[in-house]
Amino acid sequence: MSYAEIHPNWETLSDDLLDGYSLEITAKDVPALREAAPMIAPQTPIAVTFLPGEEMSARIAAVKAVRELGFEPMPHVSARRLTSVDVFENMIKQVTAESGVKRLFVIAGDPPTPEGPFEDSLQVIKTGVLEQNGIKAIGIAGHPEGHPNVSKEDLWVWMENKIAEIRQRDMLPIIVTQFGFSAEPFLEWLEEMRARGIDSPVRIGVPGPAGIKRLLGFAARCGVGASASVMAKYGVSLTNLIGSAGPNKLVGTLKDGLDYEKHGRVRLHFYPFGGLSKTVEWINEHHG
Ligand SMILES: NC(=O)C1=CN([C@@H]2O[C@H](COP(=O)(O)OP(=O)(O)OC[C@H]3O[C@@H](n4cnc5c(N)ncnc54)[C@H](O)[C@@H]3O)[C@@H](O)[C@H]2O)C=CC1
Ligand SMILES: Nc1nc(=O)c2c([nH]1)NC[C@@H]1CN(c3ccc(C(=O)N[C@@H](CCC(=O)O)C(=O)O)cc3)CN21
Repeated sequence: MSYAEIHPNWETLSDDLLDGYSLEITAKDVPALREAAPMIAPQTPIAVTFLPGEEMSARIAAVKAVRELGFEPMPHVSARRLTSVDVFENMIKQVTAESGVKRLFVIAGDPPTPEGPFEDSLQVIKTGVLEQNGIKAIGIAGHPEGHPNVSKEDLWVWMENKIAEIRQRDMLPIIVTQFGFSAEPFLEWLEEMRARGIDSPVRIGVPGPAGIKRLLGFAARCGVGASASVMAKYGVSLTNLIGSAGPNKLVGTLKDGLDYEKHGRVRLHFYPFGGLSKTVEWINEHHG
């Protein structure tokens, strides 16, 4: 199995950073996805979040809808939110059998105390359940701005250990980062990653166009830097929170700063924050 087989765009170096983008939806976004589907390229990878307050059946139905609409589903699994091994196994069995899921994104998740047997992503990967059910690629989190509970050095070690475990199980690792508003931390982090010899493909997390208050709310909730100077560069003044903002400047700066030799294989992952149609319209407007 090669990256080319799971996504044709990884192996070809493209001038267009928007080529081969991926999206993220929540279980509640299925009606929005149906509406936006004609505007989205077939086979686009679409992640389905694993948030509190969602029923497992709703997540699984969303995964099915992604497949039926002609896209590549990438369900999230939040290790710390899994209440039992059975819940996890049943989910994986169902999404692979019903929706031909080949990729999964495994994340620790925000609960300070695990709600079940899994404390971190590595434990989920180590169960063997993923490859046994035909999963071919595993997404893991990238933290370009660090993590409130884990040191920078530990984050690299965790990343290296997860990648080694995924490869040992004959699956392909893909790194999907937390969203950010500032290009520089992404570029520096990518450079450090490649200097450490981590060559896995990376998806940089980019916010879709959304209301400014909403963006700041998500930033606060997810521990993402949104200082006045960062937001000014993004195109937002904190003295006027009315209106919305898109990632025009961020994507422009990333495009100018990215260098294949230095940063390796990079694509974008869009977080629409409830505004799927707006995000896809923005992508189509800016896609060369
Ligand atoms: N849902 C999403 O899209 C995203 C979520 N995140 C956050 O990133 C965090 C780290 O996830 P991974 O990189 O998958 O970690 P991981 O599963 O590789 O774990 C790395 C280390 O961090 C510790 N850890 C992880 N989450 C913790 C928490 N909430 N509280 C205390 N210790 C924690 C683990 O016990 C382990 O020692 C998650 O907690 C998640 O909330 C980050 C990016 C995107
Ligand atoms: N640390 C961390 N935790 C997360 O949960 C998280 C991140 N980072 N990074 C980004 C993703 C994206 N996330 C989300 C979460 C909620 C919606 C959302 O659309 N929520 C709806 C419904 C809320 C509800 O009714 O429960 C909303 O209208 O806000 C979207 C993306 C959560 N994510």
